[in-house]
Amino acid sequence: MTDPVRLADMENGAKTMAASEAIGMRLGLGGNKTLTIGEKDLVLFDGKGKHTIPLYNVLWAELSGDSLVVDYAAPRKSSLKLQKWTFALPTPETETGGPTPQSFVLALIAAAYGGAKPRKRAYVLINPNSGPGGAVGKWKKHVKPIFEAARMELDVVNLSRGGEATELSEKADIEKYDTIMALSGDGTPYEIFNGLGRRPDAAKALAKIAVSHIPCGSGNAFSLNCNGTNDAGLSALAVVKGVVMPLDLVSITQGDRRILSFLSQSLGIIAESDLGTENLRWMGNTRFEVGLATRVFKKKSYPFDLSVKLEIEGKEMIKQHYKKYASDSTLLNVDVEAAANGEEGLPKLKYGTVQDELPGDWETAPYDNIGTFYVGNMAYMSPDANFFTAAVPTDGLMDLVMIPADISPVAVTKALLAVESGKFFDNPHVTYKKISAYRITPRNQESGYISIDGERIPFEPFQAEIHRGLGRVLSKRGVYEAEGPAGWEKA
Ligand SMILES: Nc1ncnc2c1ncn2[C@@H]1O[C@H](COP(=O)(O)OP(=O)(O)OP(=O)(O)O)[C@@H](O)[C@H]1O
Repeated sequence: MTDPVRLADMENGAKTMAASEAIGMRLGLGGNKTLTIGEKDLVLFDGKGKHTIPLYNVLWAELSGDSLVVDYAAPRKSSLKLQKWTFALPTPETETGGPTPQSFVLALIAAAYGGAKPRKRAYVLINPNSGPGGAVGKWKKHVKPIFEAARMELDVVNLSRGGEATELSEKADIEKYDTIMALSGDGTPYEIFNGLGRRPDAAKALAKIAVSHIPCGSGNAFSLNCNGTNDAGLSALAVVKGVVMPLDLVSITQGDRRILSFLSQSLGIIAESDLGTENLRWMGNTRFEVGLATRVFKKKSYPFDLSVKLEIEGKEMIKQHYKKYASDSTLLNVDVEAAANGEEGLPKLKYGTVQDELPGDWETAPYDNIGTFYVGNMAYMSPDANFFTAAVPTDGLMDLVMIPADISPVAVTKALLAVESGKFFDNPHVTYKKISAYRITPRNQESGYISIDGERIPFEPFQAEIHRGLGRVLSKRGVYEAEGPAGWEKA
Protein backbone atom coordinates (compact mmCIF):
# COMPACT_ATOMS: atom_id res chain seq x y z
CA MET A 1 0.00 0.00 0.00
CA THR A 2 1.43 3.38 -0.96
CA ASP A 3 1.70 6.09 1.62
CA PRO A 4 -0.77 8.84 0.56
CA VAL A 5 1.44 11.61 1.97
CA ARG A 6 4.24 10.49 -0.26
CA LEU A 7 1.88 10.39 -3.23
CA ALA A 8 0.82 13.96 -2.52
CA ASP A 9 4.47 15.03 -2.30
CA MET A 10 5.14 13.43 -5.63
CA GLU A 11 2.16 15.12 -7.20
CA ASN A 12 3.25 18.52 -5.90
CA GLY A 13 6.80 17.88 -6.98
CA ALA A 14 5.61 16.81 -10.39
CA LYS A 15 3.55 19.93 -10.74
CA THR A 16 6.46 22.19 -9.92
CA MET A 17 8.68 20.59 -12.57
CA ALA A 18 8.16 21.52 -16.19
CA ALA A 19 7.77 18.50 -18.44
CA SER A 20 10.50 19.88 -20.69
CA GLU A 21 13.06 19.70 -17.83
CA ALA A 22 12.38 15.99 -17.54
CA ILE A 23 13.15 15.15 -21.15
CA GLY A 24 16.46 13.35 -21.52
CA MET A 25 16.73 12.35 -17.86
CA ARG A 26 18.30 8.92 -17.51
CA LEU A 27 18.30 6.57 -14.53
CA GLY A 28 20.92 3.85 -14.29
CA LEU A 29 19.43 0.62 -13.00
CA GLY A 30 22.65 -1.32 -12.55
CA GLY A 31 24.41 -3.43 -15.16
CA ASN A 32 23.73 -2.00 -18.61
CA LYS A 33 20.14 -1.20 -17.79
CA THR A 34 18.85 2.37 -18.10
CA LEU A 35 15.52 4.12 -18.14
CA THR A 36 15.34 7.33 -20.18
CA ILE A 37 12.58 9.90 -20.44
CA GLY A 38 12.33 10.65 -24.14
CA GLU A 39 10.28 13.35 -25.80
CA LYS A 40 7.34 11.04 -26.36
CA ASP A 41 8.32 7.75 -24.74
CA LEU A 42 9.77 6.18 -21.66
CA VAL A 43 12.65 4.11 -23.00
CA LEU A 44 14.17 1.06 -21.34
CA PHE A 45 17.54 -0.23 -22.50
CA ASP A 46 17.97 -3.61 -20.91
CA GLY A 47 21.43 -4.32 -22.27
CA LYS A 48 20.06 -6.29 -25.21
CA GLY A 49 17.51 -3.99 -26.73
CA LYS A 50 15.13 -1.10 -26.42
CA HIS A 51 11.56 -1.16 -25.09
CA THR A 52 9.29 1.85 -25.06
CA ILE A 53 6.05 3.04 -23.50
CA PRO A 54 4.40 6.22 -24.87
CA LEU A 55 4.51 8.84 -22.09
CA TYR A 56 0.81 9.45 -22.80
CA ASN A 57 0.16 5.90 -21.61
CA VAL A 58 2.14 6.18 -18.36
CA LEU A 59 -0.39 6.46 -15.55
CA TRP A 60 1.84 6.60 -12.51
CA ALA A 61 5.33 5.90 -11.17
CA GLU A 62 6.51 5.42 -7.62
CA LEU A 63 9.14 3.92 -5.39
CA SER A 64 7.88 0.93 -3.51
CA GLY A 65 10.36 -0.69 -1.13
CA ASP A 66 13.48 -1.39 -3.18
CA SER A 67 11.69 -1.11 -6.51
CA LEU A 68 10.63 1.50 -8.99
CA VAL A 69 7.18 0.73 -10.37
CA VAL A 70 5.65 2.24 -13.50
CA ASP A 71 1.93 1.70 -14.11
CA TYR A 72 0.82 2.14 -17.68
CA ALA A 73 -2.05 1.43 -20.04
CA ALA A 74 -0.61 -0.60 -22.88
CA PRO A 75 -2.19 0.19 -26.23
CA ARG A 76 -4.00 -2.80 -27.73
CA LYS A 77 -5.72 -3.01 -31.10
CA SER A 78 -9.00 -1.53 -29.97
CA SER A 79 -8.49 -0.80 -26.29
CA LEU A 80 -5.99 -0.75 -23.44
CA LYS A 81 -4.46 -3.24 -21.04
CA LEU A 82 -3.11 -2.27 -17.63
CA GLN A 83 0.51 -3.27 -17.16
CA LYS A 84 3.44 -2.61 -14.83
CA TRP A 85 7.17 -2.27 -15.21
CA THR A 86 8.98 -3.11 -11.97
CA PHE A 87 12.71 -2.53 -11.57
CA ALA A 88 14.97 -3.33 -8.65
CA LEU A 89 16.62 -0.07 -7.64
CA PRO A 90 20.39 0.14 -7.90
CA THR A 91 22.27 -0.43 -4.66
CA PRO A 92 24.55 2.44 -3.56
CA GLU A 93 27.56 0.49 -4.92
CA THR A 94 26.07 0.25 -8.41
CA GLU A 95 24.77 3.83 -8.56
CA THR A 96 25.89 5.68 -11.65
CA GLY A 97 25.84 9.28 -10.49
CA GLY A 98 22.67 10.22 -12.42
CA PRO A 99 19.44 11.50 -10.86
CA THR A 100 18.17 9.87 -7.69
CA PRO A 101 15.30 7.41 -8.20
CA GLN A 102 13.05 9.86 -6.31
CA SER A 103 13.81 12.76 -8.64
CA PHE A 104 13.51 10.46 -11.66
CA VAL A 105 10.01 9.43 -10.55
CA LEU A 106 8.98 13.08 -10.14
CA ALA A 107 10.36 13.89 -13.56
CA LEU A 108 8.61 10.92 -15.14
CA ILE A 109 5.26 11.97 -13.71
CA ALA A 110 5.83 15.55 -14.90
CA ALA A 111 6.68 14.33 -18.39
CA ALA A 112 3.81 11.85 -18.50
CA TYR A 113 1.23 14.48 -17.51
CA GLY A 114 2.56 17.56 -19.32
CA GLY A 115 0.02 20.33 -18.77
CA ALA A 116 -2.56 17.96 -17.26
CA LYS A 117 -3.23 17.72 -13.54
CA PRO A 118 -2.16 14.35 -12.11
CA ARG A 119 -4.43 12.53 -9.65
CA LYS A 120 -7.60 14.37 -10.58
CA ARG A 121 -10.39 14.29 -8.01
CA ALA A 122 -13.55 13.11 -9.72
CA TYR A 123 -17.22 12.97 -8.83
CA VAL A 124 -18.33 10.08 -11.02
CA LEU A 125 -22.01 9.82 -11.99
CA ILE A 126 -22.97 6.56 -13.69
CA ASN A 127 -26.27 6.27 -15.56
CA PRO A 128 -26.95 2.52 -15.63
CA ASN A 129 -29.79 3.09 -18.14
CA SER A 130 -27.85 4.97 -20.79
CA GLY A 131 -27.79 3.87 -24.43
CA PRO A 132 -27.78 0.14 -25.05
CA GLY A 133 -26.87 -0.38 -21.35
CA GLY A 134 -23.60 -1.56 -19.89
CA ALA A 135 -22.35 1.64 -18.17
CA VAL A 136 -21.77 -0.19 -14.89
CA GLY A 137 -19.88 -3.00 -16.63
CA LYS A 138 -17.76 -0.49 -18.59
CA TRP A 139 -16.96 1.32 -15.37
CA LYS A 140 -15.80 -1.81 -13.59
CA LYS A 141 -13.92 -3.38 -16.46
CA HIS A 142 -12.45 -0.54 -18.50
CA VAL A 143 -12.56 2.70 -16.55
CA LYS A 144 -12.11 2.27 -12.80
CA PRO A 145 -8.91 0.19 -13.11
CA ILE A 146 -7.29 2.95 -15.21
CA PHE A 147 -8.35 5.66 -12.76
CA GLU A 148 -7.09 3.63 -9.80
CA ALA A 149 -3.77 2.97 -11.50
CA ALA A 150 -3.52 6.74 -12.09
CA ARG A 151 -4.18 7.26 -8.34
CA MET A 152 -7.25 9.42 -8.99
CA GLU A 153 -9.57 10.23 -6.09
CA LEU A 154 -13.06 8.98 -6.83
CA ASP A 155 -16.52 9.53 -5.36
CA VAL A 156 -18.89 7.32 -7.31
CA VAL A 157 -22.69 7.43 -7.57
CA ASN A 158 -24.90 5.01 -9.48
CA LEU A 159 -27.76 7.23 -10.63
CA SER A 160 -31.20 5.88 -9.84
CA ARG A 161 -33.42 8.29 -11.78
CA GLY A 162 -33.46 11.07 -14.33
CA GLY A 163 -32.77 14.50 -12.82
CA GLU A 164 -30.52 13.12 -10.08
CA ALA A 165 -27.33 14.22 -11.88
CA THR A 166 -28.71 17.78 -11.98
CA GLU A 167 -29.47 17.72 -8.25
CA LEU A 168 -26.10 16.25 -7.30
CA SER A 169 -24.21 18.79 -9.41
CA GLU A 170 -26.26 21.61 -7.95
CA LYS A 171 -25.26 20.56 -4.43
CA ALA A 172 -21.71 19.31 -5.09
CA ASP A 173 -18.81 20.65 -3.06
CA ILE A 174 -16.91 22.29 -5.92
CA GLU A 175 -13.75 22.68 -3.87
CA LYS A 176 -13.57 18.91 -3.44
CA TYR A 177 -13.44 18.00 -7.13
CA ASP A 178 -11.59 18.80 -10.33
CA THR A 179 -14.21 17.16 -12.49
CA ILE A 180 -17.78 15.92 -12.44
CA MET A 181 -17.80 12.98 -14.79
CA ALA A 182 -20.68 11.28 -16.56
CA LEU A 183 -20.63 7.61 -17.59
CA SER A 184 -23.60 7.92 -19.89
CA GLY A 185 -24.82 9.32 -23.18
CA ASP A 186 -24.95 13.09 -23.69
CA GLY A 187 -27.99 13.49 -21.42
CA THR A 188 -26.07 13.29 -18.15
CA PRO A 189 -23.44 15.93 -19.07
CA TYR A 190 -26.42 18.12 -20.01
CA GLU A 191 -27.84 17.50 -16.55
CA ILE A 192 -24.47 18.30 -14.94
CA PHE A 193 -24.10 21.64 -16.76
CA ASN A 194 -27.65 22.51 -15.78
CA GLY A 195 -27.09 21.51 -12.16
CA LEU A 196 -24.03 23.76 -12.02
CA GLY A 197 -26.04 26.46 -13.79
CA ARG A 198 -28.75 26.40 -11.13
CA ARG A 199 -26.38 27.18 -8.26
CA PRO A 200 -26.29 30.62 -6.69
CA ASP A 201 -22.56 30.61 -7.56
CA ALA A 202 -23.22 29.25 -11.07
CA ALA A 203 -20.59 31.21 -13.00
CA LYS A 204 -17.90 30.33 -10.47
CA ALA A 205 -18.92 26.66 -10.35
CA LEU A 206 -19.01 26.38 -14.16
CA ALA A 207 -15.53 27.91 -14.32
CA LYS A 208 -14.16 25.76 -11.49
CA ILE A 209 -15.49 22.31 -12.36
CA ALA A 210 -14.50 20.69 -15.63
CA VAL A 211 -17.23 18.34 -16.83
CA SER A 212 -15.94 15.09 -18.34
CA HIS A 213 -17.48 12.15 -20.15
CA ILE A 214 -16.97 8.44 -20.54
CA PRO A 215 -19.08 7.24 -23.48
CA CYS A 216 -21.80 4.74 -22.57
CA GLY A 217 -24.73 6.06 -24.63
CA SER A 218 -25.62 5.77 -28.28
CA GLY A 219 -24.42 9.16 -29.58
CA ASN A 220 -21.62 10.13 -27.17
CA ALA A 221 -20.89 13.44 -28.88
CA PHE A 222 -19.16 14.90 -25.79
CA SER A 223 -16.57 12.16 -25.77
CA LEU A 224 -16.06 12.10 -29.52
CA ASN A 225 -15.29 15.83 -29.51
CA CYS A 226 -13.30 16.06 -26.28
CA ASN A 227 -11.69 12.61 -25.88
CA GLY A 228 -11.45 11.83 -29.58
CA THR A 229 -12.99 8.40 -29.12
CA ASN A 230 -16.18 6.49 -28.50
CA ASP A 231 -14.36 3.81 -26.49
CA ALA A 232 -14.73 3.83 -22.70
CA GLY A 233 -11.16 2.70 -21.88
CA LEU A 234 -9.48 5.12 -24.29
CA SER A 235 -11.72 7.88 -22.92
CA ALA A 236 -10.64 7.01 -19.40
CA LEU A 237 -7.03 7.55 -20.44
CA ALA A 238 -7.98 10.79 -22.22
CA VAL A 239 -9.60 11.98 -18.97
CA VAL A 240 -6.60 10.95 -16.84
CA LYS A 241 -4.38 12.97 -19.20
CA GLY A 242 -7.06 15.53 -19.98
CA VAL A 243 -6.52 19.29 -19.85
CA VAL A 244 -9.15 21.83 -18.92
CA MET A 245 -10.73 23.49 -21.94
CA PRO A 246 -13.13 26.44 -21.75
CA LEU A 247 -16.34 25.77 -23.65
CA ASP A 248 -19.05 28.10 -24.90
CA LEU A 249 -22.44 27.36 -23.36
CA VAL A 250 -25.82 28.42 -24.72
CA SER A 251 -28.69 29.80 -22.63
CA ILE A 252 -32.08 28.66 -23.86
CA THR A 253 -35.14 30.53 -22.67
CA GLN A 254 -38.60 29.08 -23.15
CA GLY A 255 -41.66 30.43 -21.30
CA ASP A 256 -40.10 31.59 -18.03
CA ARG A 257 -37.53 28.78 -17.96
CA ARG A 258 -33.79 29.15 -18.62
CA ILE A 259 -31.62 26.13 -19.32
CA LEU A 260 -28.10 25.55 -20.59
CA SER A 261 -27.13 23.69 -23.74
CA PHE A 262 -23.59 22.48 -24.39
CA LEU A 263 -24.13 20.48 -27.56
CA SER A 264 -26.98 21.24 -29.95
CA GLN A 265 -30.53 22.36 -30.55
CA SER A 266 -32.71 20.90 -33.24
CA LEU A 267 -36.18 21.00 -34.67
CA GLY A 268 -37.43 18.93 -37.58
CA ILE A 269 -36.05 15.74 -39.01
CA ILE A 270 -33.02 15.45 -36.71
CA ALA A 271 -35.00 16.13 -33.52
CA GLU A 272 -37.71 13.66 -34.51
CA SER A 273 -35.22 11.01 -35.53
CA ASP A 274 -33.51 11.26 -32.15
CA LEU A 275 -36.41 11.87 -29.78
CA GLY A 276 -39.14 10.17 -31.80
CA THR A 277 -37.27 6.87 -31.80
CA GLU A 278 -36.88 6.30 -28.06
CA ASN A 279 -38.84 3.06 -28.52
CA LEU A 280 -35.90 1.82 -30.58
CA ARG A 281 -33.24 2.48 -27.91
CA TRP A 282 -32.09 -1.12 -28.02
CA MET A 283 -30.81 -0.44 -31.54
CA GLY A 284 -28.17 1.94 -30.23
CA ASN A 285 -27.03 4.41 -32.86
CA THR A 286 -28.84 2.66 -35.72
CA ARG A 287 -32.15 3.86 -34.34
CA PHE A 288 -31.21 7.39 -35.31
CA GLU A 289 -30.44 6.41 -38.91
CA VAL A 290 -33.69 4.45 -39.23
CA GLY A 291 -35.64 7.46 -37.92
CA LEU A 292 -33.87 9.78 -40.33
CA ALA A 293 -34.46 7.69 -43.45
CA THR A 294 -38.18 7.31 -42.83
CA ARG A 295 -38.65 11.08 -42.44
CA VAL A 296 -36.51 12.19 -45.36
CA PHE A 297 -38.59 10.07 -47.72
CA LYS A 298 -41.80 11.67 -46.47
CA LYS A 299 -40.38 15.13 -47.47
CA LYS A 300 -41.64 16.43 -44.15
CA SER A 301 -41.24 20.17 -43.53
CA TYR A 302 -41.53 22.10 -40.28
CA PRO A 303 -42.61 25.74 -40.78
CA PHE A 304 -41.18 28.34 -38.40
CA ASP A 305 -40.21 31.98 -38.02
CA LEU A 306 -36.55 32.54 -37.32
CA SER A 307 -34.67 35.60 -36.08
CA VAL A 308 -30.89 35.45 -35.83
CA LYS A 309 -28.04 37.58 -34.63
CA LEU A 310 -25.84 36.81 -37.59
CA GLU A 311 -22.07 36.91 -37.07
CA ILE A 312 -20.44 35.21 -40.08
CA GLU A 313 -22.10 34.43 -43.39
CA GLY A 314 -20.54 32.86 -46.45
CA LYS A 315 -18.94 29.44 -46.42
CA GLU A 316 -15.47 30.68 -47.38
CA MET A 317 -15.45 33.22 -44.50
CA ILE A 318 -16.58 30.52 -42.07
CA LYS A 319 -13.86 28.17 -43.27
CA GLN A 320 -11.22 30.88 -42.77
CA HIS A 321 -12.58 31.54 -39.25
CA TYR A 322 -12.26 27.85 -38.41
CA LYS A 323 -8.73 27.61 -39.76
CA LYS A 324 -7.68 30.62 -37.73
CA TYR A 325 -9.32 29.77 -34.43
CA ALA A 326 -9.83 26.00 -34.19
CA SER A 327 -6.47 25.49 -32.52
CA ASP A 328 -5.68 28.99 -31.32
CA SER A 329 -4.62 28.58 -27.73
CA THR A 330 -4.75 32.29 -26.93
CA LEU A 331 -8.38 32.30 -27.91
CA LEU A 332 -8.91 29.28 -25.70
CA ASN A 333 -7.36 31.07 -22.74
CA VAL A 334 -10.65 32.59 -21.64
CA ASP A 335 -10.49 34.70 -18.55
CA VAL A 336 -12.56 33.21 -15.76
CA GLU A 337 -13.77 36.55 -14.47
CA ALA A 338 -14.72 37.71 -17.94
CA ALA A 339 -16.58 34.47 -18.53
CA ALA A 340 -18.44 34.98 -15.30
CA ASN A 341 -19.19 38.59 -16.23
CA GLY A 342 -18.70 39.46 -12.60
CA GLU A 343 -22.08 37.89 -11.90
CA GLU A 344 -22.82 35.55 -9.03
CA GLY A 345 -25.25 33.32 -10.85
CA LEU A 346 -25.47 32.80 -14.60
CA PRO A 347 -24.37 35.72 -16.78
CA LYS A 348 -27.04 38.28 -17.61
CA LEU A 349 -28.82 37.66 -20.91
CA LYS A 350 -27.64 40.24 -23.44
CA TYR A 351 -30.81 39.93 -25.51
CA GLY A 352 -33.39 39.20 -22.82
CA THR A 353 -35.63 36.17 -23.04
CA VAL A 354 -38.04 34.72 -25.57
CA GLN A 355 -40.74 36.78 -23.85
CA ASP A 356 -39.00 40.10 -24.60
CA GLU A 357 -39.15 42.13 -27.79
CA LEU A 358 -36.83 41.03 -30.55
CA PRO A 359 -33.66 43.13 -30.80
CA GLY A 360 -33.76 45.46 -33.79
CA ASP A 361 -30.55 44.23 -35.43
CA TRP A 362 -31.59 40.56 -35.73
CA GLU A 363 -32.50 39.21 -39.16
CA THR A 364 -36.03 37.82 -39.21
CA ALA A 365 -37.61 35.62 -41.89
CA PRO A 366 -40.40 33.05 -42.22
CA TYR A 367 -39.34 29.55 -43.35
CA ASP A 368 -41.98 27.23 -44.79
CA ASN A 369 -39.97 24.42 -46.29
CA ILE A 370 -37.18 23.45 -43.94
CA GLY A 371 -36.70 19.80 -43.04
CA THR A 372 -33.64 20.18 -40.83
CA PHE A 373 -32.98 23.02 -38.40
CA TYR A 374 -29.89 22.17 -36.41
CA VAL A 375 -27.64 24.38 -34.29
CA GLY A 376 -24.38 23.01 -32.91
CA ASN A 377 -21.73 23.97 -30.40
CA MET A 378 -19.54 20.90 -30.93
CA ALA A 379 -18.40 19.25 -34.17
CA TYR A 380 -19.24 15.53 -33.89
CA MET A 381 -22.86 14.70 -33.14
CA SER A 382 -22.30 10.93 -33.32
CA PRO A 383 -19.54 8.60 -34.54
CA ASP A 384 -18.52 9.48 -38.12
CA ALA A 385 -20.83 12.50 -38.04
CA ASN A 386 -18.67 15.63 -37.95
CA PHE A 387 -21.83 17.59 -38.65
CA PHE A 388 -20.71 21.05 -37.54
CA THR A 389 -17.44 21.03 -39.41
CA ALA A 390 -16.63 24.64 -38.47
CA ALA A 391 -17.41 24.39 -34.73
CA VAL A 392 -14.80 25.94 -32.42
CA PRO A 393 -14.99 25.37 -28.64
CA THR A 394 -14.56 28.95 -27.51
CA ASP A 395 -15.34 31.34 -30.35
CA GLY A 396 -18.57 32.56 -28.78
CA LEU A 397 -20.48 31.41 -31.86
CA MET A 398 -23.05 28.74 -32.68
CA ASP A 399 -23.12 26.98 -36.04
CA LEU A 400 -26.54 27.04 -37.73
CA VAL A 401 -27.39 24.46 -40.37
CA MET A 402 -30.59 24.26 -42.40
CA ILE A 403 -31.59 21.81 -45.12
CA PRO A 404 -34.74 22.34 -47.20
CA ALA A 405 -37.48 19.70 -47.32
CA ASP A 406 -38.80 20.59 -50.78
CA ILE A 407 -35.90 19.02 -52.65
CA SER A 408 -35.77 15.40 -53.70
CA PRO A 409 -35.26 12.83 -50.95
CA VAL A 410 -32.23 11.66 -52.90
CA ALA A 411 -30.70 15.15 -52.67
CA VAL A 412 -31.34 15.32 -48.89
CA THR A 413 -29.94 11.82 -48.42
CA LYS A 414 -26.91 12.78 -50.49
CA ALA A 415 -26.35 15.87 -48.33
CA LEU A 416 -26.66 13.85 -45.10
CA LEU A 417 -24.44 11.07 -46.38
CA ALA A 418 -21.86 13.74 -47.24
CA VAL A 419 -21.41 14.28 -43.47
CA GLU A 420 -19.37 11.10 -43.34
CA SER A 421 -17.21 11.92 -46.35
CA GLY A 422 -16.48 15.48 -45.19
CA LYS A 423 -18.40 17.08 -48.09
CA PHE A 424 -21.47 18.15 -46.11
CA PHE A 425 -20.36 21.74 -45.47
CA ASP A 426 -19.90 22.49 -49.17
CA ASN A 427 -23.12 20.80 -50.29
CA PRO A 428 -25.16 23.49 -52.13
CA HIS A 429 -28.39 22.49 -50.33
CA VAL A 430 -26.81 23.07 -46.92
CA THR A 431 -27.11 26.55 -45.35
CA TYR A 432 -24.30 27.10 -42.84
CA LYS A 433 -24.00 30.29 -40.74
CA LYS A 434 -22.23 31.42 -37.57
CA ILE A 435 -24.58 33.14 -35.17
CA SER A 436 -24.50 34.31 -31.56
CA ALA A 437 -28.23 34.28 -30.77
CA TYR A 438 -31.57 33.33 -32.32
CA ARG A 439 -35.28 32.90 -31.67
CA ILE A 440 -37.35 30.21 -33.35
CA THR A 441 -41.15 30.09 -33.38
CA PRO A 442 -42.78 26.98 -34.85
CA ARG A 443 -45.86 27.66 -36.99
CA ASN A 444 -48.92 25.67 -38.09
CA GLN A 445 -48.05 22.51 -36.17
CA GLU A 446 -49.96 21.24 -33.18
CA SER A 447 -47.10 19.29 -31.78
CA GLY A 448 -43.59 18.26 -32.62
CA TYR A 449 -40.12 17.70 -31.29
CA ILE A 450 -37.54 20.20 -30.10
CA SER A 451 -34.31 18.70 -28.89
CA ILE A 452 -31.81 20.48 -26.66
CA ASP A 453 -28.67 18.32 -26.35
CA GLY A 454 -30.86 15.31 -27.15
CA GLU A 455 -33.41 16.10 -24.40
CA ARG A 456 -36.98 16.99 -25.36
CA ILE A 457 -38.43 20.37 -24.42
CA PRO A 458 -42.00 21.60 -25.13
CA PHE A 459 -42.85 22.40 -28.76
CA GLU A 460 -42.99 26.14 -28.15
CA PRO A 461 -40.91 29.17 -29.21
CA PHE A 462 -37.49 29.43 -27.63
CA GLN A 463 -34.57 31.83 -27.73
CA ALA A 464 -30.87 30.96 -27.59
CA GLU A 465 -27.87 33.10 -26.69
CA ILE A 466 -24.27 31.94 -26.43
CA HIS A 467 -21.85 32.74 -23.59
CA ARG A 468 -18.24 32.56 -24.63
CA GLY A 469 -16.19 30.17 -22.51
CA LEU A 470 -18.74 29.94 -19.70
CA GLY A 471 -18.16 26.21 -19.07
CA ARG A 472 -15.14 23.95 -18.64
CA VAL A 473 -14.57 20.44 -19.93
CA LEU A 474 -11.74 17.94 -19.74
CA SER A 475 -10.34 17.43 -23.21
CA LYS A 476 -7.53 15.35 -24.62
CA ARG A 477 -5.57 18.27 -26.09
CA GLY A 478 -7.46 21.51 -25.42
CA VAL A 479 -9.13 21.52 -28.84
CA TYR A 480 -11.94 19.60 -30.47
CA GLU A 481 -10.64 16.26 -31.67
CA ALA A 482 -12.60 16.53 -34.93
CA GLU A 483 -10.42 16.96 -37.99
CA GLY A 484 -11.94 18.99 -40.78
CA PRO A 485 -11.93 17.64 -44.33
CA ALA A 486 -8.96 18.14 -46.66
CA GLY A 487 -8.18 21.83 -46.98
CA TRP A 488 -9.50 22.52 -43.46
CA GLU A 489 -6.21 21.98 -41.67
CA LYS A 490 -6.09 24.05 -38.48
CA ALA A 491 -3.57 26.89 -38.41
N1 LIG B 1 -31.32 5.61 -13.60
C1 LIG B 1 -31.16 6.73 -14.28
N2 LIG B 1 -30.20 7.57 -13.95
C2 LIG B 1 -29.99 8.71 -14.63
N3 LIG B 1 -30.70 9.08 -15.70
C3 LIG B 1 -31.70 8.28 -16.08
C4 LIG B 1 -31.96 7.07 -15.40
N4 LIG B 1 -32.98 6.50 -16.03
C5 LIG B 1 -33.33 7.29 -17.04
N5 LIG B 1 -32.58 8.38 -17.08
C6 LIG B 1 -32.68 9.42 -18.10
O1 LIG B 1 -31.57 9.27 -18.98
C7 LIG B 1 -31.21 10.53 -19.56
C8 LIG B 1 -29.71 10.68 -19.53
O2 LIG B 1 -29.21 9.60 -20.20
P1 LIG B 1 -27.79 9.60 -20.85
O3 LIG B 1 -26.89 10.48 -20.11
O4 LIG B 1 -27.35 8.22 -21.04
O5 LIG B 1 -28.03 10.32 -22.22
P2 LIG B 1 -28.91 9.95 -23.43
O6 LIG B 1 -28.76 11.13 -24.32
O7 LIG B 1 -30.26 9.53 -23.04
O8 LIG B 1 -28.12 8.74 -24.03
P3 LIG B 1 -28.18 8.18 -25.48
O9 LIG B 1 -26.96 8.64 -26.16
O10 LIG B 1 -28.19 6.72 -25.26
O11 LIG B 1 -29.44 8.70 -26.11
C9 LIG B 1 -31.87 11.58 -18.76
O12 LIG B 1 -32.82 12.18 -19.61
C10 LIG B 1 -32.56 10.86 -17.62
O13 LIG B 1 -33.82 11.39 -17.39
